[in-house]
Amino acid sequence: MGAPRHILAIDQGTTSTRAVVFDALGIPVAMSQREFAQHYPQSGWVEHDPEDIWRDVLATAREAVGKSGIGAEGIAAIGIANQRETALLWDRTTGEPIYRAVVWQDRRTSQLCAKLRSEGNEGLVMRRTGLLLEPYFSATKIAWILDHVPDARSRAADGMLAFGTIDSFLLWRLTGGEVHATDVTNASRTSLFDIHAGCWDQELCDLFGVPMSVLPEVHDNSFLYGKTAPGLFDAEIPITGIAGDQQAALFGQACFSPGMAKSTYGTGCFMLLNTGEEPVISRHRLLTTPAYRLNGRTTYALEGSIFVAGAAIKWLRDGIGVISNASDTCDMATQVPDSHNVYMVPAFVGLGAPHWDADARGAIFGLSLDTTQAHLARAALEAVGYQTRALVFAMTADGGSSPDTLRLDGGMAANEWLCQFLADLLDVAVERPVHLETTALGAAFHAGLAVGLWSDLDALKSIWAARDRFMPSMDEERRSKLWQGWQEAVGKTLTSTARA
Ligand SMILES: Nc1ncnc2c1ncn2[C@@H]1O[C@H](COP(=O)(O)OP(=O)(O)O)[C@@H](O)[C@H]1O
Ligand SMILES: O=P(O)(O)OC[C@H](O)CO
Repeated sequence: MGAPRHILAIDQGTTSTRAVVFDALGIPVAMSQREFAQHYPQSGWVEHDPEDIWRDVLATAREAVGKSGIGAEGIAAIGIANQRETALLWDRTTGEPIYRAVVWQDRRTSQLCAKLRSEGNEGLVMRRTGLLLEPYFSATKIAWILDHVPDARSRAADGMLAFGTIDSFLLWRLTGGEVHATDVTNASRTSLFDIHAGCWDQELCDLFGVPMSVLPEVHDNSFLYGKTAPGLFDAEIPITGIAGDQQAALFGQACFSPGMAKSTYGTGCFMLLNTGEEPVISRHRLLTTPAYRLNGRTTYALEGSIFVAGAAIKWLRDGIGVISNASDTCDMATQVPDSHNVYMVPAFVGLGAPHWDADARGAIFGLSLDTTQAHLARAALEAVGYQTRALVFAMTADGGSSPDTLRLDGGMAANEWLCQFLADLLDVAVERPVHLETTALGAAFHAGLAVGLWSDLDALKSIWAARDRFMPSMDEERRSKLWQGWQEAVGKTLTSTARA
């Protein structure tokens, strides 16, 4: 048997876990996926059980390898992409989490963030981390766990606890507790990492009350992190790629040149624009974030983060039973000529970029007695378009020009109606790749680069191909009218804590 030429990618997302086996042409040859439970203990709180996540990662990974028919010895390396910012702490001896994972959408620390902002700390945080001082990021979530689990602070001081984003926790478990590490893209979303110096920052750790003793080592995205512990798979597999899922999607979309952008529509929506090797500081409340670091050299991105995209569709399905399947929304949106002036502002967990209003909550405007389920479904999809348009405006203002093409991916990108609406509303060409598992592919690319399956970015570029291209066909008058209605609706949901 020759050298192994497949990569196993794990994409641990907010609502589901996928494992995909890719061949050397970047073609997915086997896949397994599982949805897992979301816990909402209070309004604005979102938690995951880390044991659910670990169980699903192992099950999907084993299943995908099994389905591929090549066996663990045919896997050259593992790459991990993960929901970012979600924070957990575990005991270094037992490997057991001390509390559920506090999810990126969770807003329980919004008051603490408001207090830290009122004390004038946001400038420091923005300069060092490229982020705003927001409950979205990990630092205040870590502090909350340390403050609310009995003895956690003293155990952390004694070096007994480890913090990790989901990648780090999975790496710990996959290596049998041998490796406590993360990559630069995940580290950069904690609010504790200096994105210019490329290291944890003592001053920020002091500000947020996070002891440095709990933090993992930070490495390039493409790096030999460790090997799977004996017994997990039929062979020991090196883990050589890690990236936060949104950065992984940018990489999987082969957006390697400045000016290239992608937008991923999963639970939330995250648009990233490659800005090259110099970090661009936003003047419009976008985030500055490392896109990838290879051989010690960082490429940066501007990011617009929207907290609710597919989550609104999930709410229509699981929360109020308006639809049976997420994909129903495509036909429903087509059944009606417009949303009948219904606007849904899906601020279920506050609003992200560019408003950053952690206290806003969702609202539906324009309901009348002849509003139908189809109008609600259409309004939920349209809300994704409006929120994306706000990001494009902010990026254009920051970068000087809007991207002429936007590459789409994520679960919602399967929705044809949404793709066309995005092209119409943004007035840009929208492309969908041949394989929509772009996040997993990005993780696979990182892992494959480290083991020499692919030589360089040019080799990866030649793998990417568009399957569909949606061209704008809406007239400007209609576009402006729709946009005006949205702005009025958003204006009514913003609270006094929104950033003007
Ligand atoms: N055809 C579709 N139309 C609209 N929304 C969809 C469709 N398919 C999936 N979704 C939504 O996309 C989300 C799942 O996408 P995924 O990329 O798996 O998310 P995540 O990685 O955040 O778990 C769910 O919120 C689901 O409601
Ligand atoms: O799991 P997703 O695809 O919703 O992505 C979540 C993001 O990483 C949160 O920042």
